[in-house]
Amino acid sequence: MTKETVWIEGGVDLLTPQDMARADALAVERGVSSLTLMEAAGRAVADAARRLVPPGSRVAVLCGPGNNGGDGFVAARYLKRASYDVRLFLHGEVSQLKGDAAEMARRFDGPVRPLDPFQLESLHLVIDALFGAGLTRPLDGRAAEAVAAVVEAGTPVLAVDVPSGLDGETGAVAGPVFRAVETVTFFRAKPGHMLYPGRGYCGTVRVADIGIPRAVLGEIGSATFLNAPPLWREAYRWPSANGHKYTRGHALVVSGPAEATGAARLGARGALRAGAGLVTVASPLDAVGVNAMHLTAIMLRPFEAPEGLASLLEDTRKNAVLLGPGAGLGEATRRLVEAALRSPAAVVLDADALTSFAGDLSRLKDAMALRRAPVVLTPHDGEFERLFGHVPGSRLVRARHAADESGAIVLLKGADTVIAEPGGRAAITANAPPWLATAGAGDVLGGFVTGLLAQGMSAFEATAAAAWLHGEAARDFGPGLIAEDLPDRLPRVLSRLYGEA
Ligand SMILES: NC(=O)C1=CN([C@@H]2O[C@H](COP(=O)(O)OP(=O)(O)OC[C@H]3O[C@@H](n4cnc5c(N)ncnc54)[C@H](O)[C@@H]3O)[C@@H](O)[C@H]2O)[C@@H](O)CC1
Ligand SMILES: [K+]
Repeated sequence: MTKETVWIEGGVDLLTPQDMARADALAVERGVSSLTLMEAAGRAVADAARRLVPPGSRVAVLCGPGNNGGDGFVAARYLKRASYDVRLFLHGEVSQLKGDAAEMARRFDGPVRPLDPFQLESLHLVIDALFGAGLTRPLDGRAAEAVAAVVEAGTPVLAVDVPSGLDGETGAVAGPVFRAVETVTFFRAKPGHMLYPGRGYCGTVRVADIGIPRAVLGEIGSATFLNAPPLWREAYRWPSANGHKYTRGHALVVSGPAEATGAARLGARGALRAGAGLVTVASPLDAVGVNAMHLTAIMLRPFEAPEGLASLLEDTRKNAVLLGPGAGLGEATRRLVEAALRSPAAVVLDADALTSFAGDLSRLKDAMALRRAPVVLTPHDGEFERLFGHVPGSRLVRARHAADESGAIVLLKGADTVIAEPGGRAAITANAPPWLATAGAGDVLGGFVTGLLAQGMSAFEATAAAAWLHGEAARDFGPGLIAEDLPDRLPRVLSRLYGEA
């Protein structure tokens, strides 16, 4: 092997298959030949395969009729040279191959066999180079049979670009699809690698540098990002040596009535751990007693009715409000939301604050209409549907739709939480472990967002950072997590982040 593949880490731009075609074209315009790109892509696949199985292993390379197949021919050539027992199967005819793929087929000096599912037995690895960015319809015929045969044999799969059958733009799976242990993609990952169900089929996603200049990203102007620290690190507000608690904002978390106060306290603790200088729980009169019993570093202020909340918010140092966890459904909550939205504070609406506007989004929009400070809506799927109705498509599509429709930043919760702002910028969160789906975790997330907003972090970045920190705190804790653990794990995550900054 001549050159070693350079793996790209920390690139947060996600490119759709169309964006990738553009990147490819722009690279070619800048003088990089497309054959060189394909050579590097195939070599990266071979390098990844060499990490999975030792020389001498029996490796099947399944090549499709397009450039994904071209990458397969290159990988097969490198692996053959590195003493692997390579068997190449082509879905289609060599004579039908075009352009770079045809050239790479010429450069492969081994037998080309027709794709026959019955030959896919006793293999150590399958390299899936059937279809990548060019997938236009579900797999059928021999390709579908190959998927079934590989699943049946239980052979590990290394996917080239995307597992064949997976839509790289949306993560949708409309028919048979390979389930890979690892996926090697090029230049930048795609939304379909990060969105479910797609993410579940990709295994470990590794991104290879194939020589596309980074500068083409500016020209492509993708608005979809992976939610990771490079996306928001510069907007993060670390405490300064000469700062004090009053320069770190004051978050107000509105408690529900006496029988539902825990959710607000979880949110409040989240806001405090996320670094808000001061946190106050605003409590209905009947809940003051129970809240007082459980709060120490967090302050407590009673309020009565929307007027009471409004007068608490007349103190403009209270610059971020969380409303909804445990709030209860109905007109009383709607009026509290309207009172909060009339204040100059940033407002985070979660849970009952969202569901209270079910079927009446226009009333919520009216209340947001004249405000300048940000509004962040943090629905899970049920709350989303009650507020925005049924929106088809991936979580990315739905969150974008809701952000444009409402004019607010929308954080749509799930295993692949998406944050979208009006105008289309969006981030997909990919670090949440399964045990994060636990009662009260959403209340803490609302608190993290509110705490970061209180510190004056820009709203999209604050919301994205909160979601990432939330996932990271859960990963750091591990299985057995309950919501109470999340705020208290945050310091460990923050010190790592601080160390990197
Ligand atoms: N764009 C780039 O920058 C680079 C792309 N490369 C590779 O090129 C790939 C894209 O190549 P192509 O655009 O040729 O696309 P594919 O190789 O994914 O597919 C090609 C052909 O398959 C047909 N097809 C689509 N779905 C089908 C189905 N379900 N059943 C049967 N036929 C189907 C299409 O009509 C098309 O002719 C990428 O995934 C990547 O692997 C790499 O070589 C490196 C550079
Ligand atoms: K593939």
